[in-house]
Amino acid sequence: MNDPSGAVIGLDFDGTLSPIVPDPAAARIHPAAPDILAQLSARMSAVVILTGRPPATVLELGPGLTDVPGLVILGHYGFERWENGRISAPPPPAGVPRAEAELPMLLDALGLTGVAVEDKGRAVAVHTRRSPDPDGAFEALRRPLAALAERNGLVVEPGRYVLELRPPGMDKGQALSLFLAERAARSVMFVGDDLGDLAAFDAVRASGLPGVTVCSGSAEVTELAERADIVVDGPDGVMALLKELTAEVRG
Ligand SMILES: O=P(O)(O)OC[C@H]1O[C@H](O[C@H]2O[C@H](CO)[C@@H](O)[C@H](O)[C@H]2O)[C@H](O)[C@@H](O)[C@@H]1O
Repeated sequence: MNDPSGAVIGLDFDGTLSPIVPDPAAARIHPAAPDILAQLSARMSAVVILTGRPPATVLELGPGLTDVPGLVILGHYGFERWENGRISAPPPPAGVPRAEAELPMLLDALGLTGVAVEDKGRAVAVHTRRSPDPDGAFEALRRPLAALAERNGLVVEPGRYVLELRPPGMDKGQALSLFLAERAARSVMFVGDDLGDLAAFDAVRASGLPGVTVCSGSAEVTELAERADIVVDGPDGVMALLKELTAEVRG
């Protein structure tokens, strides 16, 4: 890499920095990640985590992240920002608690078992990974959740065995574009694993900067691999790639 001090490295959290596990609350950052990110952050323009999780949750699941100098976490697809120990966010949308209140009845009516609801504050996620039929439950939920989201001024963000009801008006692509402009980036790399990361891939292309898109590959999501410049094998592969990058920029 010729000009690391102008480079922005954007990373998704779940499935990229943190291996996928059945229970979202049990996820933990890859043990190698905080140290590698600290090394990159010292040499690059910025390292930014772009995630559907709230930044506060990312810090709980990735305790070493507070030691990464200059790290920025853009959570809730860019609505919330953590930087220098502080979180900034607009007021939470009123539609989320209303939609969440309707969920138990909706799940009952569909006769679904093992479906878990994750209250994320400014969004609510419905997970089917631990249901007896994860794909069937996911498909059965698509339309009723789309209707529930619409009634409450929300949109549905589909992911790996998860359908999230969240406010419209921001996505990882917009968040990344704004961040690149803010930092006057001269190059960009983005690493992701899920459908919500496609918008960030588009933002890399639209930026007109020298850019690389990386897919943290899995059997669960194929669309991203088809659109990526580089495909690596899950979070272990991401760590190996980032380690190579640190060696390269150390010279
Ligand atoms: O943008 P991300 O950082 O990738 O967050 C997307 C969603 O990730 C989480 O769910 C995913 O990871 C869980 C833990 O490994 C897994 O159990 C689940 O099946 C995955 O979809 C998180 O729970 C969601 O809130 C995020 O929106």
